[in-house]
Amino acid sequence: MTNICYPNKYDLLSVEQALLEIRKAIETVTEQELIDLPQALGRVLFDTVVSPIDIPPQRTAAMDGYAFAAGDVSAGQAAKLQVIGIAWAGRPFLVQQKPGQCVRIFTGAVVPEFADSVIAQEQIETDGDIVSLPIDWQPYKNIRAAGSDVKQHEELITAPKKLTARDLSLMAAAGIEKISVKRKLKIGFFSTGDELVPLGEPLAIGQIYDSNRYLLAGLISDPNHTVSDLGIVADDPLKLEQTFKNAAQQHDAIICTGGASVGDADFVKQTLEKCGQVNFWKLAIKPGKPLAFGKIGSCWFFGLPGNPVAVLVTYEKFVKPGLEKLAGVPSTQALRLRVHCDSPLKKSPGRQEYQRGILYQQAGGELAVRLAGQQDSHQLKVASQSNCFIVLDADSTGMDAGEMVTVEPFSAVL
Ligand SMILES: Nc1nc2c(c(=O)[nH]1)N[C@H]1C(S)=C(S)[C@@H](COP(=O)(O)OP(=O)(O)OC[C@H]3O[C@@H](n4cnc5c(N)ncnc54)[C@H](O)[C@@H]3O)O[C@H]1N2
Ligand code: MOO
Repeated sequence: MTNICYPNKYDLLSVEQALLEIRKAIETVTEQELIDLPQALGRVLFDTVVSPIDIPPQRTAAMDGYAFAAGDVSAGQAAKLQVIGIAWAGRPFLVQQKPGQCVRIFTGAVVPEFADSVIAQEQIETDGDIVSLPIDWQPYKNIRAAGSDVKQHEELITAPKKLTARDLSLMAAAGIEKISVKRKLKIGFFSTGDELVPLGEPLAIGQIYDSNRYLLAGLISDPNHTVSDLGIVADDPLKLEQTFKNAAQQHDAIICTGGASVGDADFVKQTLEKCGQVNFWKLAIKPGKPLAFGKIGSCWFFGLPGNPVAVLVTYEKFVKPGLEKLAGVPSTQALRLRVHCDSPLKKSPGRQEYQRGILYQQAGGELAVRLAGQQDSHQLKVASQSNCFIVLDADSTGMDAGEMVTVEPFSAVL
């Protein structure tokens, strides 16, 4: 056990302290791999990418119309120009022009060297191969300069970054086929509990279906993770020890649920102590108090509480940032909003609470929140209906309806 102190008056580690400890303890993997661009969505860029070319590579038209030299026409006068050819996207027009001539051009086509202006076809009149410009024609319009998006040798994307579809398209525009990314994390997860039954089997009295593994599988799913479902492990110290040791040898991180508390069948913390180290255990958070964080050999360990909603909260608040640090994803911060709450909120002082809420838009456009339902940590239906956490500080003693509260919408990050 490392010597983390619990300075909180409730003898529990605060959410902030626990998060700091996780971020401090976990070091990012150093290995990289070279992958094809289409496989890179959501992966963590290892090396900063520089553009080998100008984007766009040449001057191109921004409108379907006619390309001409502004010097051929006097400002403030209507003019007639002769069309001598067509510039298509992908098929440039390379013939020399004489004064008074122009080229039919389409969006994306290279603008012929002589031209410095493109006029949209809606603005002109044609008669055979003669184009009439209006009196209010404007010079130097509708041309995109070479490199007007990105210059050759300019930094495209700075590492590390979790790559988005926008990033992939940017690199594709630069012709980049392969990129180096952080290697994937190997993550194992399992449920503990004698009462648990996998799907497909009938329930005997006292048994319940193992819902946590389905929650965890969904939460862990990420392009940077290779995930193994290690099933259900009984509340048996020997079986737990065996599972912990085997799983730790094959994974960068293991996550289990249940058996983290103080009951006579709760063996997770003591098994972790036996096989490795416990960095911290009890947290000032509700739901989610008995969370064991530590290490077995080189494998990080998160022992989450058994109650399903406690799994949801502790995954989001602690496991996700921990795995992000391990994978090298720049740390994200949940978006926090201050909104009116329609419901009264009950709370005892002591733990920071993440109540399940429904954030919605009022008729006037303002955001507001209401409780999604009862707040016991076994209530999965309420969690399923919710779309945000209502965050209440450890010292809060609850709120009346109509007061301002802090909410964290699910999946919205800064
Ligand atoms: N005397 C105390 N009792 C409890 C405390 C405490 O501080 N003192 N803490 C409570 C809190 S808070 C929580 S949360 C739970 C967590 O306990 P465990 O991590 O030991 O979890 P279990 O006892 O194994 O299970 C709790 C609950 O969740 C159900 N469960 C477990 N695994 C699954 C699963 N895979 N799928 C669905 N449901 C699952 C289990 O059947 C229990 O009902 O401890 C409190 N007790
Ligand atoms: O973590 Mo527990 O779910 O607070 O009851």
